[in-house]
Amino acid sequence: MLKVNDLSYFHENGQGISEINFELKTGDHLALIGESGCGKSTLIKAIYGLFDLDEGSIHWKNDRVLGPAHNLVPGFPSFKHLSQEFDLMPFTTSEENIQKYLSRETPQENKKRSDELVALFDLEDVKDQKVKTLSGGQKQRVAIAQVLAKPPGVVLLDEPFSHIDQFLKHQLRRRLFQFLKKEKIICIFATHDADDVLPFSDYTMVLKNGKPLDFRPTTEVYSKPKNFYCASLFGDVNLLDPKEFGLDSKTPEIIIYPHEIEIIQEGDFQAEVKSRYFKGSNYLVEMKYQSKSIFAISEVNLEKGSKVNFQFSQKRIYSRLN
Ligand SMILES: Nc1ncnc2c1ncn2[C@@H]1O[C@H](COP(=O)(O)OP(=O)(O)OP(=O)(O)O)[C@@H](O)[C@H]1O
Repeated sequence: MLKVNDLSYFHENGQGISEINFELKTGDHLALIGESGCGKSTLIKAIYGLFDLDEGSIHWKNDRVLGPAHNLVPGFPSFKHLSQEFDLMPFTTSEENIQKYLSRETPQENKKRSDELVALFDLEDVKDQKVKTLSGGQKQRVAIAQVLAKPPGVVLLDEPFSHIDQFLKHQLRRRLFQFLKKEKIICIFATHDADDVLPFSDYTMVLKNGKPLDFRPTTEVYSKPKNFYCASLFGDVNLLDPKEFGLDSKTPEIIIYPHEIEIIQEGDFQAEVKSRYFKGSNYLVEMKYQSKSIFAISEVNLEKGSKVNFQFSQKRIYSRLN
């Protein structure tokens, strides 16, 4: 069990994180999301034990995670940290880097483990290549393999796919999170991509100005967002006055995702198509309703300037009306 109690840490310039509380069980995945500079990397580094906390504590099983004032080697030994800089040894091969944290007493076992990770992260072609000659995406994959080679209790991944192209990313991400579940490793990862968060995290923490705005199961953070900022981290979103649309809601404003608005032949409200954005399987449509912009999803490419009708999918937004 990982327990973070009332953690605060401030850099010398006064920027930092505070009021951080959460617990994770073996194998849980937590996504940290929030605008740039909200404190995701600072929190990841603090949990890893790179800072002497101003307040609060971090406990892993029966141990307390302490900062550099208490340790010669930075970082808590049962944890691994993938930083945005990767921290690889440039003049040794990918394979040697992956084996860095493995015990040297069992070379066959080490080889078996690194072969498994080389295959998992598609590194066969570059395993004998020196790290300094690899591309950014290849280095990032070696760095992920390295932090997982000797299974940590907790792995802290700071934007783990930031250098990896779309072509590989989807498959790699599925493989990584399946592997972490199989090995029952707690994973805390910082990301800007909703596609990392929704399918792969059990819990989500939303940070703003160094403070948590939300920490709940990811399904709840998404389906009952605390506010517009939290919902916006998942993509385009509408903030509407429910009374204006005849919705019986206790809140003065309601958050509605574009896919919760149905564009139909005969509908309650009429709007004009302002813009549409091709998304592959559908279009994001920006409609003008009275003086407001409203975003909806359309299966077909609606003509700019055309009049459309829309209504709300009451079933989908029901949980937010109360
Ligand atoms: N070593 C440092 N010294 C002083 N200020 C710092 C340091 N590291 C981060 N900060 C500041 O702390 C705040 C949080 O930074 P942090 O890197 O944790 O944000 P982040 O959410 O990870 O951002 P991004 O998504 O851009 O990576 C920012 O205002 C940043 O400028």
